[in-house]
Amino acid sequence: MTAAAGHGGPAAGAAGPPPAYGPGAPWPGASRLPNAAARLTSQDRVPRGRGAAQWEPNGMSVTPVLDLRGIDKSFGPVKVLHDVDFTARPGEVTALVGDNGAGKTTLVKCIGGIHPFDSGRYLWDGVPVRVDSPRAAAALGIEVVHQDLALCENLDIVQNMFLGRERRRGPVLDETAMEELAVTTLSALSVRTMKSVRQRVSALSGGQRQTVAIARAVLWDSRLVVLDEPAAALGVAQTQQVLELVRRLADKGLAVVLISHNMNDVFAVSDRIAALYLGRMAAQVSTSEVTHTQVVELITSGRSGDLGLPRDADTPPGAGAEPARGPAA
Ligand SMILES: Nc1ncnc2c1ncn2[C@@H]1O[C@H](COP(=O)(O)OP(=O)(O)OP(=O)(O)O)[C@@H](O)[C@H]1O
Repeated sequence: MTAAAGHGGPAAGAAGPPPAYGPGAPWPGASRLPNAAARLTSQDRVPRGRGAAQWEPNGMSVTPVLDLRGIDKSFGPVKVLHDVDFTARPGEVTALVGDNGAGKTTLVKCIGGIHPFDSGRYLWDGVPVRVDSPRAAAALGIEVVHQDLALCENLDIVQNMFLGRERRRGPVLDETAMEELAVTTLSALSVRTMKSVRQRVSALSGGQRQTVAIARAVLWDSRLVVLDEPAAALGVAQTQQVLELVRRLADKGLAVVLISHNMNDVFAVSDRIAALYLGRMAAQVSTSEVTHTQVVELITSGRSGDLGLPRDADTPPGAGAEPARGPAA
């Protein structure tokens, strides 16, 4: 079965309810999203850019789905995250940037329940929660797409998308239901580059693999998807496709966190930029309000003009993660 052929919903922008699948359709998990903005099709949303996506059509500010406050994390004597605040909102791409060793992956692992943090608050829809395992994160609707993608080469796209969470009808796998849901999900994300969902992953390009990993992440009632350098190993055309897919995720109401070292990608797709510097959140700003140069300065020195950490931040310039000052909380 092809991934997209033969699944045209109503024409984009047509009156009436959004199509069940095809461009403009919510993906299968979207019905769980509580926020009205989350259920809008991309045609309904305020056009992105200059901070527009942080507002719902009724003019109300979108509440962060994820709100981290004062997160500290040490590995033994090495303190990696210092008093980090971080938010992610539905309908927005938040780029998480920072130099090598700044703490991006560590922060993402705290978000995904892989690393317990030492102190700080983890708010989900404004409510304090405990996320102490990947299972707990998944239960909230958090999916992390790591750089290695964790796909099985010898399995096909459907098998990979449902790996470990297979659908069953009685004692047997419900291949038809899984295949249909895989097709629907890819189609709802306007993915048309896959010939068949029964292709083995070993036969896919880097961009197609990334697409499968992202589609797998949104299959499970996801509300927040974290993408760790999704375009790191891709060429120009495939990078463009993946960035468009990243944008579509947000336009369908997901909160998306994008780790990237590539400023062009960051500015092409993000609504906000969170810059980590030596384990501290230097600034979290609207993309429309900063320049490339300012973001590079935030990454390399922790401040730019009025933006960023105060000069007397107690982090030695040029240092990597600094030693913790006391026992982990
Ligand atoms: N499990 C660990 N044990 C000890 N130190 C760690 C561990 N994981 C990360 N670190 C340290 O934490 C610091 C931040 O690492 P992290 O991988 O979070 O940075 P990053 O911003 O993702 O970097 P990069 O862009 O290079 O991937 C580094 O100094 C790293 O050596």
